[in-house]
Amino acid sequence: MEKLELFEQVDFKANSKYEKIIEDLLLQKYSITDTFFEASEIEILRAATLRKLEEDQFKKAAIGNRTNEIIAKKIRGDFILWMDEQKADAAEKVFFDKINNLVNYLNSTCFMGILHKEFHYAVYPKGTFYKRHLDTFQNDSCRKLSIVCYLNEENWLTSNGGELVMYTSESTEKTIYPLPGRLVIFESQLLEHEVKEVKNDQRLSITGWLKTR
Ligand SMILES: O=C(O)CCC(=O)C(=O)O
Ligand SMILES: [Fe+2]
Repeated sequence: MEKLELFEQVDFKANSKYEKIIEDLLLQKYSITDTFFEASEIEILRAATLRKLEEDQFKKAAIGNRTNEIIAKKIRGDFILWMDEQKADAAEKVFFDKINNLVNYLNSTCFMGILHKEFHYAVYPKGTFYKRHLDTFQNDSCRKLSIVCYLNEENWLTSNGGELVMYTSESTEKTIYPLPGRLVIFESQLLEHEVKEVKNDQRLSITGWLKTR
């Protein structure tokens, strides 16, 4: 049998959406994709999230790592629910399929070495926020890339607040509105960011981390 060349890629197809993400990450440490998820996919995930919220499955988000949690409302006021890929329902399967595709692409084209991931739903009720922070402040140096996907309604108003602000350098910041279908991905160890106060309505999202070890 003939040996495979070391870097031979079988069935490799360049994906322009993923290539854009890689280029953005290299240039500016973050990337925004506006239609990563279809409106119909967001609709179903949103409905499922609201159902879980009604069933009281969410708990107050804490700071620190999973075993050493401190609830600090002055720092963050959101409620979260960790996702379990093994028990994913139909909507969550669609979510994880797309994320896994992206991860496989990153690993095979950029040798990112992503081995694990963790995702949770997040709800920010009116009046809540998440002060400026770095995601690795949560004692987790394995976090390589942070991912946020918004599950808000189609007609979400920018006046509702809840913007994600990325501090790209001492003097520049980038404001990102939490629009449905939008996927934001950024370097967990490098980019400080903040969720501004939600002024109206409640802000729904899925947040997660791609990890190296
Ligand atoms: O929801 C967002 O836009 C960002 C959330 C965040 O920074 C976090 O959960 O660490
Ligand atoms: Fe964060």
